[in-house]
Amino acid sequence: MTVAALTLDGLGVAFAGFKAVDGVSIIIEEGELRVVLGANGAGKTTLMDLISGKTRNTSGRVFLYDTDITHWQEHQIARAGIGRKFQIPSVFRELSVRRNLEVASFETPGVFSNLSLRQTAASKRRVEEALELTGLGPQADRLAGGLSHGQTQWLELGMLITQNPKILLLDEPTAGMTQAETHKTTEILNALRGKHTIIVVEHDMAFVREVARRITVMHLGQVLAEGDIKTIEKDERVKQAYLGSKGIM
Ligand SMILES: Nc1ncnc2c1ncn2[C@@H]1O[C@H](COP(=O)(O)OP(=O)(O)OP(=O)(O)O)[C@@H](O)[C@H]1O
Repeated sequence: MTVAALTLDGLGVAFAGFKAVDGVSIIIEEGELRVVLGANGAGKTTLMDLISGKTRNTSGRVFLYDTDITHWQEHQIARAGIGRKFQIPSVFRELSVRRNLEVASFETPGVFSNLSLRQTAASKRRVEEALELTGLGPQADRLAGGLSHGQTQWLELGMLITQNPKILLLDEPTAGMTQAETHKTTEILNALRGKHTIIVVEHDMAFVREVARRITVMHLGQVLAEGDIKTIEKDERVKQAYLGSKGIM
């Protein structure tokens, strides 16, 4: 039996009357990896902002499993298990890779208290798993500030994973990556598939083809189409929506 991990029910926000997200209804199943596609300005980032509580909605509701989290504060939503990775990484450059993961893995909030806390067995295990998953084991004792762009992105992903989130929101995780780094990122996400529920906003079609089973296409703040990659690529409305942008290729 499938379980809905995240339910968006008619979700929307208007900025001075402009509907950036307009009546979006999506059900994401537990363990699913959902890709959200759309041309520039389609409303993808704003949708992530609404789910994570960064932006307050003006209509609709958001459920995490059976819990209505629509009006929760951003930090409450994060603590309830919705983790978000932004395009710009927020790693501690002057700490080692391992220490970054350790700090992220502690359950007590607050960076300064975390730095002085002793690690539990569970958090140690999560750090080791994150090193393994991201392939950063050989870099564990290096300062995070010395990592490449791709490695920094993987470290931040690893930091999120150590918090064992129920839902992972990833905003263009392959932005600025080389082809090899993009491929490695697909491997990481495929390894996470089924263990976490993941929503990825992404433009890179090579990446989308490698990871996506189900895709939601947004246009002008609304859901334009939903389905597997073949269905989406054939959809005339999707082709139209991408005309004038860099296109779906
Ligand atoms: N705080 C805001 N105030 C006013 N308009 C906003 C605000 N945030 C977003 N918008 C507008 O809402 C629309 C959707 O923006 P959004 O950033 O969500 O699109 P996107 O699909 O993520 O685009 P991109 O792929 O370029 O990141 C855009 O027209 C944008 O200008």
